[in-house]
Amino acid sequence: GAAAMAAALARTMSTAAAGTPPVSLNTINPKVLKCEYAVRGEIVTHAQNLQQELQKNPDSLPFDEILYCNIGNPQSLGQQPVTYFREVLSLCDHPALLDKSETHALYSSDAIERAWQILDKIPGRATGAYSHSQGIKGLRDEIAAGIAARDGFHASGDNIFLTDGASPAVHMMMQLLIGSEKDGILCPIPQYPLYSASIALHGGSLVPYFLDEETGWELEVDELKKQLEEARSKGITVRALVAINPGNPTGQVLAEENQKKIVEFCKNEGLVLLADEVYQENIYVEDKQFHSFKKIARSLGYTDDDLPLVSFQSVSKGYYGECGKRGGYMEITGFSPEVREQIYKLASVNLCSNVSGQILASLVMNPPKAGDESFESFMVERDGILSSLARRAKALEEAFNSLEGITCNKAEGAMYLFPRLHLPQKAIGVAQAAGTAPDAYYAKRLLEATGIVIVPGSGFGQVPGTWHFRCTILPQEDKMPAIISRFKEFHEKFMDEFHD
Ligand SMILES: Cc1ncc(COP(=O)(O)O)c(CN[C@@H]2CONC2=O)c1O
Repeated sequence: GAAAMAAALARTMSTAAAGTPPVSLNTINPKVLKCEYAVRGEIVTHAQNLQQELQKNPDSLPFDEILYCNIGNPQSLGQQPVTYFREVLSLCDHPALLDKSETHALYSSDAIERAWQILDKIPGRATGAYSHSQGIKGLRDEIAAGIAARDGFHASGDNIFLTDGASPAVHMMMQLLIGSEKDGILCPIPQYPLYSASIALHGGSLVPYFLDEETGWELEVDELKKQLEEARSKGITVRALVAINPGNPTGQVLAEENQKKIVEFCKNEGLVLLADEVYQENIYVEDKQFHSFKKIARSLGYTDDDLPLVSFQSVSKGYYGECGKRGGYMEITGFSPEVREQIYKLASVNLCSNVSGQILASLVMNPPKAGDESFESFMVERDGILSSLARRAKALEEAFNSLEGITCNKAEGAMYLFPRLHLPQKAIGVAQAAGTAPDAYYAKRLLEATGIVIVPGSGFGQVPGTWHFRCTILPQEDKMPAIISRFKEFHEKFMDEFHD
């Protein structure tokens, strides 16, 4: 009413009198304005609005549900968590359960045993207390043992920093490495936009290196060299190189030879190698396997003194897909003690990561072994999920390649396909006249016709003049045929509407 109006007016007058403009886009940090994150960008917001419309009047749109294929969020699309992991987590969350006789009827004995082992690594078994800023030492040692078993090379718990997913670990490294826009970070194009967003937020420069779509998204070292020289000629000091393997959004698994060249390039150019390996358990092709960059570096004879290397892992992907639990780590090797101390200081500002995520990261890196009571059932769940992901990747890849105007590289790993759109000139013209990127225009039209949410390639970066989109391979298998037929119908109509 009038009183509220008067009070609001008085408040405005008082701030104006104080000379401080109210907070606005002109007053907030310009680095925040510059930052973008397309995985949950414009198209997704539009999809959420359509979803609300559907809830209000179900017959208002030419489809009855929104299918979110924009984000690698398996459990939001029906994937079930791994039983053993949840058994151990729930026991650690409520240790009193371990004193009840009924528990033995509900939980497997090896999960009970594992919960005791974990709780014994936590001072006072207090899973609700702040932990060490790098994470609980005993869990970090477990993770180091898992890394050593995976790679065949030593790993130390002192080099592990447990984080709330891999994202905050990436931000921490960008915060450490970037002091001004004169500091550059070599990033793959297409890239996962956490990197471009974090570099923007920290005021650095993204130095692109283009993955080669013709060779299945391999990266050529002379491309790295060319981009590095160009950056240096502009006065940029390149501090690090980001490698995402398996790749997001491109889904390739780097060939071992390619990885060796990347490690040698970083060694020779004095770059920190930032190895994003969150999809290390998502490999769908027989002719490729995951090699960590740590293993590649050590097998080339490089020790800590030769190469600063940071390896990122997460509980959000793989066959576990525990995105909401926020678990992960970075393994830091090859930094001087003084710099290590600065990284520790950064971690200490956030006190510690959440303890459930820490426990889950230690479980992911040390799952049940042959002979454990849960081993067989665990392997059935694990292999069931991974083989289903492989089938879905193949089905979508074949569907896209069957369409005129789309070519799609194989999804060797990760959780995405990144098809190339060969759009008619007319469609490109209409999109640009509407002020949107052609692939964003296509994605919007697809959403409005089918309810399917994809992310335009422009949200990941691409060779100028090429257009792509990213689609996850995550919708449950029983939904795949419907998605494919709805997509095909839309695409054929779209190509007819705009054929040159
Ligand atoms: C390559 C890569 N690195 C790091 C992350 C961060 O993961 P967490 O912080 O959960 O550990 C993701 C998440 N993938 C995003 C989220 O879903 N779809 C994507 O492209 C990713 O794809």
